[in-house]
Amino acid sequence: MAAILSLRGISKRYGAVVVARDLDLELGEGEALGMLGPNGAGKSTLFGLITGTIAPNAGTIRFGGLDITRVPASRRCRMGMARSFQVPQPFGGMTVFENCVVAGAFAGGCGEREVYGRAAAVLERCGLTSKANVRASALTLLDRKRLELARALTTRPRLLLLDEVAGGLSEPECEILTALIRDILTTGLSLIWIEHVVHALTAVVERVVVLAGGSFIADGRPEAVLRHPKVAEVYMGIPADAALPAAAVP
Ligand SMILES: Nc1ncnc2c1ncn2[C@@H]1O[C@H](COP(=O)(O)OP(=O)(O)OP(=O)(O)O)[C@@H](O)[C@H]1O
Repeated sequence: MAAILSLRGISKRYGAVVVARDLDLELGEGEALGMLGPNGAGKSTLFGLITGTIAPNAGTIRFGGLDITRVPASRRCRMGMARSFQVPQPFGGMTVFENCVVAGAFAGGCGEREVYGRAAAVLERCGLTSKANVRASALTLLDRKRLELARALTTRPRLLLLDEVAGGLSEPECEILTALIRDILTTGLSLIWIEHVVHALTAVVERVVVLAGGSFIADGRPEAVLRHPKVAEVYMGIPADAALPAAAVP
């Protein structure tokens, strides 16, 4: 699998706080990767580093084979990288359709003629056609999450970065959203998805990495990663080398 994204030796610190410590990561074209990690582990910061809103202290980022370490965020988007934010921030006074048009035209660099059709097609795919003329501020949480996805998709990304899109949703809503993400992946898009709702993540991705203390402590198939002793230590405070008491072993 050819790599669409490659991080080499990426480091980032804020004063004494190290959020990325010499990170290496390779994402294959069309691969769906989940990212777990405790609060404050540096997951959102890593998205900022990948998309160019945050500059690394060291390291190299390659996208589609090109070194983009010093390429500004706006150009990275036009090169085919889009992200959603943990807290959806649509233009509340604009309609759903207008929000997508703005994303496609200004962030995605799409011409006026093409952008309307593209926005309409994305809204259809995201189940928002009937809400196209509704103001974004009037949407339910699920529809705001769908719009967050739709805005990213209207820029026509090759790599989509999702930051905790499932947070705050009920179980049936979560299922609707994961079905949508699975559908989007059939287009061949590559995905990195940060998520605390683990069952939503594992329903979609085939690989998971865990970020803690500025380093990746596990990387592999979801079921193996979730059983990894270091992951149990980070999430449940069980030391990786602890022997389970006999009574705890079924
Ligand atoms: N601009 C900044 N200045 C100083 N510290 C920052 C800055 N941005 C982030 N941090 C710190 O970096 C660490 C990582 O933050 P980040 O938001 O990337 O974590 P996260 O893994 O996404 O957390 P969560 O799961 O809670 O969203 C935190 O300790 C945070 O306080």
